[in-house]
Amino acid sequence: MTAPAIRQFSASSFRYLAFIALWVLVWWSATLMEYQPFISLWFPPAGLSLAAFILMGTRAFLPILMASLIVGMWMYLQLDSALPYIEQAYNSLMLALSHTLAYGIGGLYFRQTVGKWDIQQLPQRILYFLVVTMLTTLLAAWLGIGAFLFIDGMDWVQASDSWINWWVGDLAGAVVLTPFFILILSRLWNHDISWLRPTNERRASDQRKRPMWSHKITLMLVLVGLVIIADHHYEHPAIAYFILFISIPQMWIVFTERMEQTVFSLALVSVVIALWFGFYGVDEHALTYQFAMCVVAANAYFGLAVPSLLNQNRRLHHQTQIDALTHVATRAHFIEIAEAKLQGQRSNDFPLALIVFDLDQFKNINDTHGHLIGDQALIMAAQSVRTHIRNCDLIARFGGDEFLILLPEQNLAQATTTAERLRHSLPAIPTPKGLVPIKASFGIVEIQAHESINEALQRADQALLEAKRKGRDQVVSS
Ligand SMILES: Nc1nc2c(ncn2[C@@H]2O[C@H](COP(=O)(O)OP(=O)(O)OP(=O)(O)O)[C@@H](O)[C@H]2O)c(=O)[nH]1
Repeated sequence: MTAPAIRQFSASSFRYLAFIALWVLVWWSATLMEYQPFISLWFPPAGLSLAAFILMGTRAFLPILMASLIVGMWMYLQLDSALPYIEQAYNSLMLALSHTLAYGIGGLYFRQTVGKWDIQQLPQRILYFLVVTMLTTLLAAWLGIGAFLFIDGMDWVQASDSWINWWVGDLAGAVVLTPFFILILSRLWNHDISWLRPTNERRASDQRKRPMWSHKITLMLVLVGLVIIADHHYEHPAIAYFILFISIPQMWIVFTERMEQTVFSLALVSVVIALWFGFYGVDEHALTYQFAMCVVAANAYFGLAVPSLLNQNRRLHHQTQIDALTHVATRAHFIEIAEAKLQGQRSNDFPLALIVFDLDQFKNINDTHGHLIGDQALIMAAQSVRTHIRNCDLIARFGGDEFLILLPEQNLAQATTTAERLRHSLPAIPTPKGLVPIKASFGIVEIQAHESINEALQRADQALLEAKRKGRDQVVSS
């Protein structure tokens, strides 16, 4: 082995050992929150295993198998089991395999498929994550129960009693903690998680002050404390459902803080709920709390997608209204505005004029000087017209080298004067062969009371064709 290869080998061995230690530590920390003997210990590692498979791929298999094997043996040690060591090791291996296989299948499948998706599709990715996590944790529960049946650690009655609890416990852990562990592991080992991040995150929230963030977290924790204390004292089955109200401060965090804070607050609240459970030793409403945490977390993740969806929506809306090349209105936007103006003009009995103009011999400019200069001519012509019309007028690109202008409160004579002024003000475009004047032909109509915008457009187009027929570079009204 060469020196760099040895260095790389020892770096990755260290990484695996550190990961095994982290996994065992997470599992051990769950003993502080244990509210259902042994079963509830596996909910934090469920999130860690899924996160590791998603981030590290197949490389996570061995360390997770090793870590879950270690805790399996540890559980036997705690139980003071009379089973021979070899049997303890075999049974632990079966349990470790069931956990590793289930999270491996789910995590690797998610990793393989989500990487191929368009970065814009955050809501779909969230939905996909939730579905994959539900199925993965169901598989983990079934394989785990299967392993227990196989090693005679459970009978069929116990199995049919406990698979739902196992599933919901793992589901809560995986839904709430997987994004949290993905963040932690990606920081530790420099993994790219841009696919996880909502696009166009609000910059303002980056600069938000920390104190407000701690207020929001405190509010959530106080709410959790109040609900669990009330649940403990009154023991009414409805009280546990009040935990769902934490979704209000959680949504406050989602909409005002960064993604990291959302993920962190969910992890913190789920751990605090589990700690309170451990503290009071109550477990009759554990399922309610776990379901509630899944719902709150799913809500929060979808909430994360809302700002990027709004931005995307705004961008698309802008694209439908503003022509990308010339930055004047699009035809669709023009028609929309013109319809509204027409209504207004009719009720107030003011005139409304419409101009259609088309650049002359524009194809020649493209053919002689290239399309980039052609584009420049379109931009300059549009901008020149824009600076020579009133604020209440509207210019739009109809398509190609044809433009529309709406002139509220102008009759045919006034619009003709405006068009003549615009025709004379068209600029010349600089080219390597010198300045090339931009010329255009204009067709003008005054929209009649009985006319629709489309009918007026057709008349203006006829006037424009007439201007072209008459030799171009002129104004024809109809
Ligand atoms: N550079 C550039 N050219 C465009 C664009 N859209 C359309 N064109 C070109 O614009 C030209 C339009 O030509 P026409 O209006 O049919 O004819 P013309 O050469 O202007 O002649 P007349 O209109 O009869 O004076 C075509 O050659 C199109 O390829 C664009 O966005 N950029």
